[in-house]
Amino acid sequence: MSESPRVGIVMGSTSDLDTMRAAATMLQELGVAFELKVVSAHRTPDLMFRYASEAAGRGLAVIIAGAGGAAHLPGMIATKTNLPVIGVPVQSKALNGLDSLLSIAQMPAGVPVAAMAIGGAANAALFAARILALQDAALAQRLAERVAKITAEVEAIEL
Ligand SMILES: Nc1c(C(=O)O)ncn1[C@@H]1O[C@H](COP(=O)(O)O)[C@@H](O)[C@H]1O
Repeated sequence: MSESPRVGIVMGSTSDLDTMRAAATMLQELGVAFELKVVSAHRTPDLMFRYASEAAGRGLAVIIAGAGGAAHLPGMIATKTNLPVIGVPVQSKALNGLDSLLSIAQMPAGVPVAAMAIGGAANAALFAARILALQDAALAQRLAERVAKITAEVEAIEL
């Protein structure tokens, strides 16, 4: 996208991409400019620190962070920026993502992260869009139209 990104989508590993792609697809559908990067609190702590510290200054408004297992990435990003951070627990092999979910949800008081469901990348994008829509009437309209379309589709079901 040529427009400067408003949402940063980051993930701990390229192995998270299958899950996190849903966030990118949703933001694309909604016409929200985003960027997609691999950043890890464990493997690239200096990059993580820099990414989070510089995010607001670069014009990002929301960060979506996906990680699996000991999913410290969303919480650690939230320590270095005051932007809203939305965490996506990526399903892990050993514990099916329960480890990821609890690592993201159980933040200490004072450092908030909005925890989505396991694999909830699309909802993370919708949540980010709702935050942006507070100051973007056209986006609010697109979100409302999306909801109206889904409602009409469900109401039209005849069994
Ligand atoms: N949880 C984290 C962090 C982090 O929290 O900083 N960095 C990588 N990872 C996770 O390790 C899992 C396995 O990664 P590999 O597939 O690369 O071994 C991934 O789900 C990733 O999010």
